[in-house]
Amino acid sequence: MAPRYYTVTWDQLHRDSKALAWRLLERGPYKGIVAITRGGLIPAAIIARELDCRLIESVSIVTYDEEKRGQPHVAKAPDAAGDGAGWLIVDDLVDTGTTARVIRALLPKAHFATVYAKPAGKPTVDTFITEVSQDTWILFPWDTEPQFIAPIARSAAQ
Ligand SMILES: O=P(O)(O)OC[C@H]1O[C@H](OP(=O)(O)OP(=O)(O)O)[C@H](O)[C@@H]1O
Ligand SMILES: O=c1[nH]c(=O)c2nc[nH]c2[nH]1
Ligand SMILES: [Mg+2]
Repeated sequence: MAPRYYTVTWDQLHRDSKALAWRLLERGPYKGIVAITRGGLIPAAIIARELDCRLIESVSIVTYDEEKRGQPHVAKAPDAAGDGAGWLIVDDLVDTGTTARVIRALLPKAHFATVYAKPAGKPTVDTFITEVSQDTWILFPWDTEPQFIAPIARSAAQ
């Protein structure tokens, strides 16, 4: 079956990240935020602004070996966050849950939040905003750009 796409615009990402911040507010305050690079950086910035949090740490998990999915390895550890107690981890999405499981092992006491979640990864997240089906590929605004699309009448005729 052809993959479905769920296109997220900058406006929508801002709105969904703010909705996540509202949900996270009642669980705070947080000592700081750990952003999972790279996809978590922009949601983390929006959430940090809304929660008035200025201490930001990052963690980098690399799961691809060239173009193949390989063993995840930690390219940058979140050293400032200790065991995660009182910290909030932010990523753009959870898909298979592979990244989340590595982060959870590093920061077992942190609260883990993503803006979007797919069913396989959902159990690894504490808080998220929007669920999409497992066969949906989320298109983020930093990976896309607007382009000309032929009128429906012309493309339907082909
Ligand atoms: O639940 P999973 O199957 O692990 O997938 C989710 C992860 O995949 C993407 O990151 P990616 O590793 O592509 O790197 P990037 O954030 O640098 O784009 C996304 O930003 C999540 O971090
Ligand atoms: O841009 C992306 N969209 C997705 O749906 C996804 N799943 C894993 N990694 C992903 N990256
Ligand atoms: Mg990522």
